[in-house]
Order: sequence, then C-alpha cells, then structure tokens
Amino acid sequence: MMRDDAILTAAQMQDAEQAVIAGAVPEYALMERAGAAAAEIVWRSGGKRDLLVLCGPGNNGGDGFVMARLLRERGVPVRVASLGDSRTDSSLKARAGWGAPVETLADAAPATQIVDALFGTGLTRGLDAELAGRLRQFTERASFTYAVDLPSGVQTDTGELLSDVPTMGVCIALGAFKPGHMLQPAAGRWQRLVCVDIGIDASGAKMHRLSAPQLHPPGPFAHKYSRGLVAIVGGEMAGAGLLASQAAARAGAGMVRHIVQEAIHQGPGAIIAQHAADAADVAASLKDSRIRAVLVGPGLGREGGASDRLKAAMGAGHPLVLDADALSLLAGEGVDAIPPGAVLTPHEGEFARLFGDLPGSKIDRALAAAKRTRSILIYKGSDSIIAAPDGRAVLSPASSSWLSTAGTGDVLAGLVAGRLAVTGDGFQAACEALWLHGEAARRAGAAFIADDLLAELPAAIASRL
Ligand SMILES: NC(=O)C1=CN([C@@H]2O[C@H](COP(=O)(O)OP(=O)(O)OC[C@H]3O[C@@H](n4cnc5c(N)ncnc54)[C@H](O)[C@@H]3O)[C@@H](O)[C@H]2O)[C@H](O)CC1
Ligand SMILES: [K+]
Repeated sequence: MMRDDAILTAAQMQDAEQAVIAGAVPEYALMERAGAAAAEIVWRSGGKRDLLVLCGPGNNGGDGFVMARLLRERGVPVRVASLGDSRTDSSLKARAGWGAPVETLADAAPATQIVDALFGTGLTRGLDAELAGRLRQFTERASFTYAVDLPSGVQTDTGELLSDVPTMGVCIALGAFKPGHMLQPAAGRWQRLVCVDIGIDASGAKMHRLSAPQLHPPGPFAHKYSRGLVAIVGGEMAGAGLLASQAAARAGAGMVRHIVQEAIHQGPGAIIAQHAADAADVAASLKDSRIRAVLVGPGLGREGGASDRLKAAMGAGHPLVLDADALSLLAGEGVDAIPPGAVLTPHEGEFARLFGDLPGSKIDRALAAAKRTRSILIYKGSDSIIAAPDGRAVLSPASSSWLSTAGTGDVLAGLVAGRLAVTGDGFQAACEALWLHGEAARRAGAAFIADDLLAELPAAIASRL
C-alpha cells in the first residue's frame, strides 16, 4: 500500500484519506492509526520520560490526544495542553478517549518530552506571536521534541515558515511525505524525518522523494562505444569542462570527448581532448552517430563564439544536457530555442533568468518550466527538484551544505551526461546523477572541493550495484 517515498500535497492527502474512508474505514480509525504510529516513535525514543502533548483544535490535535492516551497506557507520565476546544468530530472523540484533565498552554509547565500536535496540513496562517513563542519555550526546555505530521507553522505545500518554527527532534510524517518535508526553509527544521504508514494508498503519487538508484555494471560484452560516448562542448574555461568530463566518465560513459577551444591537452589521459576552434569545428566533431549525450555549458563562457558553439551543440541532434553558461545564453535568446527533451540544470539565479517570476511553490515552478520547454529540469539548490513535462517530480532531501562551492555544478552536469549516455532516459539520468552527487558529497564529508567528489564517485556507485 504505502510507497515510502511518495509525496502528497495537502489536497492530495485529503483525497487519499477520503478514498480510504469510502472503503469503509472511518476517519477516526485513521486517526487512531496515526496516533498509534506516532506514539510508537515517541515510546522508542523517549521511553517513560515525562511528556507534554500540545493539541490544536483540529485533527492534528486529535492525533495528539490519541498519542497521549496510548502512551499513558504504557506508563508514561503524560499531560495534555490544548489551545481550547476540539472542533472536529474525530478530535472530539480522541479527546473523550483521553478522558483526563486538559491544561491551557499558558499554564502548562514544561516537560522533558514535547509533542507538537497543534496544526498539521490544515494550517491556514502563521501561529500568533504568543502561541509561537510558547511553542518555542516548551521546545527549548525539552530534551525530546516531536512534530506530528509537520511542525506547526510550516506551510504543507510550499515549505514556507508562516511563523517562527523551532527546530524539532523528530518530524513524524503521517501516511506520506508532504512537499513541506522536502522544501526549504522547512526542510531544515528537524533532526530526523520519518514517515509512518496509516493505510493511505499513495501509489498514484506523481511526486516522490529521491531514492537510491539501482545501478548495473557494464555487461560482459561491453566496449567503450556500447557503454556510451559523451561529448562535452567546452569553451573559454577548460577546468569546468574537465570536471564535467571526469564526472561523465566515472558515471559510466565508455568514452568522453572534451571539445576544447584551445589546443592544450589538460587533465587525465582517460579524457580525450578534441580541438574545435569555432562553431563549425564543433559541429564537425559532433557528427558521430556513436555519441549518446552532449553536454554544453560548463566552462563555455558567454563571450566570443560561445553562442555559436552552443547553437552547434543544440543543432547536432544528440540527447542534450544544458548547464551553466548555456542556460545564461539561452536566457537572452529565449527558452523556445531549447530543443525538446533536453535536460536543464539551472540553479535559482539561472532559473529566474530563464523563466522569470513564475507563481507557486518551487515544485509548481519547476513543473511549469519543464512543461514550457518540454525538457527535464533539475532545479538545483539545497532542495533540488527534478521535474518532467508529464508532471512527474522527484524531490531531494537536503544535501550537504558543503556542496555550495565552485565546480560542484559542473560535476553534477557531467554525471547527468554520463548517466544519460548509459540509460538513454533523461528523467532517470537526472535522478541517478542527483543521488550520486549527494552521496559523493556525503562521503566526502566536510570542506571538500569539487574534485574530491570525483574521487568519491566510485564508492558511491559501488554502493548501488
Ligand atoms: N489526512 C489524513 O489522512 C489524516 C490526517 N490526520 C491529521 O489531521 C491533520 C489535518 O487536520 P485538520 O483538522 O484538517 O487541520 P489541522 O489540525 O492542521 O488544523 C485545524 C484547524 O485549525 C485552524 N487553524 C489553521 N491555522 C491556524 C492558526 N495559525 N491559528 C489558529 N487556528 C488555525 C483551521 O481552522 C484548521 O482547520 C493532519 O495534519 C494529520 O495530523 C488524521 O488524524 C489521520 C488521517
Ligand atoms: K504539528
């Protein structure tokens, strides 16, 4: 039933919930499941330490009342403080099940463990300053803190913080992840994120969390061309192209040609440098039916013949990855010039230059841009999103902040080109590349430079064979 990587918006979650209810499971039974699953996590983390459950007026609060009852039954000293009356049928039932005194938030004393069951997917506005302040006080004085579904104050579908949100220990997503679990700034507001099964069917979800790919070693009869030839069209700055070339080679391409503007051979011998002084030379170099992916952008530059080199790359008819300077040049020329089916890897600034000020969440913007260009997008950032024109989206949980250093984007673009040459599928290539990039960063630890990611790639790949 539950796909543990599904992401549902608040509205999709409500639909999924209604489908379960239509299948003769009452809403209150779902609340019991949610409360039981969340209580289990509290029990395993905090055992019999004293606990204060903060309950809101809706079903998030109802989950809190169920948790309170179940943990009390296990011998945990539990108190409940509420915002006032419970306002939904199910939360009234859960409150009746608790059946013990309920304190006010103003009067309740702090506790070693705090459960935030104030608001979940029903949050419509930020918490008022007094309530947000009280939540922060309780959280700062506690050693164990848990948010039920989402920390109160997080906008479910956008990850915006509508009011001050303290960092929680564990965020317990109910039934499926929500966009707010993946998108910044919300995604940094807990130390651990878990998703518990409550019997919601999320198998139709179009959004998923980035998961570890299944990779395969080359087959017994593989040779360099059968594994995929990648061409990287460089320009002014050979270093960026070299980082991308090595990433493409390590990602599985059988051969990488780095098409350079200056006839100087740089970098490891495994990368073949091919001199192409102008766009006509680039076009000639790309007339090779064995090429499975062309990457253009890293080190391309924007001056001189860069625009013509880009056009030669786009006109060659090979599967295409567009990054960095290629995206900046295209921002000037208009996105209609982008061949459908390309993979684009813009960061925030490049995205804004290409697509302007699109409305909605980062997911909405990524999907709109993918549809507009009929391309696969990796909309980069600490909450990278992969979007396809058919509405599929994959969201990456926060990756290492050490990735915010020069050259890491070139490595990612090279990885995409390499995986595209291997798989022939832009969306799959984007997912595999983004995962490998994050995993290489995780393995590289702290204070790494982009070159270090290349060194970590073999181990990252080996871990998925
Ligand atoms: N969807 C499911 O499958 C299940 C969800 N469960 C839990 O229910 C909540 C969502 O419950 P809901 O009653 O719709 O909303 P909330 O409890 O999040 O909010 C209640 C209510 O509060 C009002 N409100 C909103 N923002 C504020 C604010 N800033 N200040 C004051 N009041 C506010 C508004 O009227 C809301 O309607 C979900 O997250 C799960 O925890 C089920 O228990 C299991 C199945
Ligand atoms: K909550």
